Amino acid sequence: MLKLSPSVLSADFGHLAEDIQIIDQAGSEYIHLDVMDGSFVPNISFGAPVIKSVRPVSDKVFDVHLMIDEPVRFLQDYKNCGADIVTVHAEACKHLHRTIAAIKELGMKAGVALNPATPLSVLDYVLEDVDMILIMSVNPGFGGQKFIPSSLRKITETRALLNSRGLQTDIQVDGGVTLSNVAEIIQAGANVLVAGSAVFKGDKVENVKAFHKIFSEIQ
Ligand SMILES: O=C(CO)[C@H](O)[C@H](O)COP(=O)(O)O
Ligand SMILES: [Co+2]
Repeated sequence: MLKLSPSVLSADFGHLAEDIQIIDQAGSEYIHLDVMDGSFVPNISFGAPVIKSVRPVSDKVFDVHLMIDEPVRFLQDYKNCGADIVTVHAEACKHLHRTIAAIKELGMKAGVALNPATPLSVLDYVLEDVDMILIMSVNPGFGGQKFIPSSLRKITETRALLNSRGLQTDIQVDGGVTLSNVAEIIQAGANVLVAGSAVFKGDKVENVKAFHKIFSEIQ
């Protein structure tokens, strides 16, 4: 099933709760929350206290994308603030296997994100343990960037690898996803689509509806 995960990085932070309610009521399946530490990525966004404060306004899946060094140090905080899925970057973890296990021990779903230059092979020995693979289609740190074309081949290869092992793991794509390119991203094998500026710029409800219209034409 195809799922839309609007990234609140492009929301109005002064009205974050209202913006989340709007995309929830428009039918978004997930809410994507981008946590940035100013070290792993050259930007700082928000952390667990902000997520905790907006958790009561939506029952949707809170899909937390941690762009922070050594996220294993903070997993309990993300459990406590109500995260459902926690995605860590392979590049940010000294012990990726241990970090995935710790997320699952806390009762959350575990995602692993790969930067555009990171090969798929880093997932070889953890593939069976991961609930979601996040293919970054921009270099992480900022919203509103352009989709990197080589990401399409990476998505295709990720789906082929999963198929070859009999796995139906979710493939999430994040960065530069728009109404114009989402169909080919799905055709390549992605099923969880993050969109920040393409949802929050303009009419949020119409944008969510437009993504879902494309989804219904494909599935
Ligand atoms: O993880 C991210 C940036 O690091 C964001 O989720 C992503 O950039 C979404 O924004 P947009 O759809 O505007 O590219
Ligand atoms: Co993200």
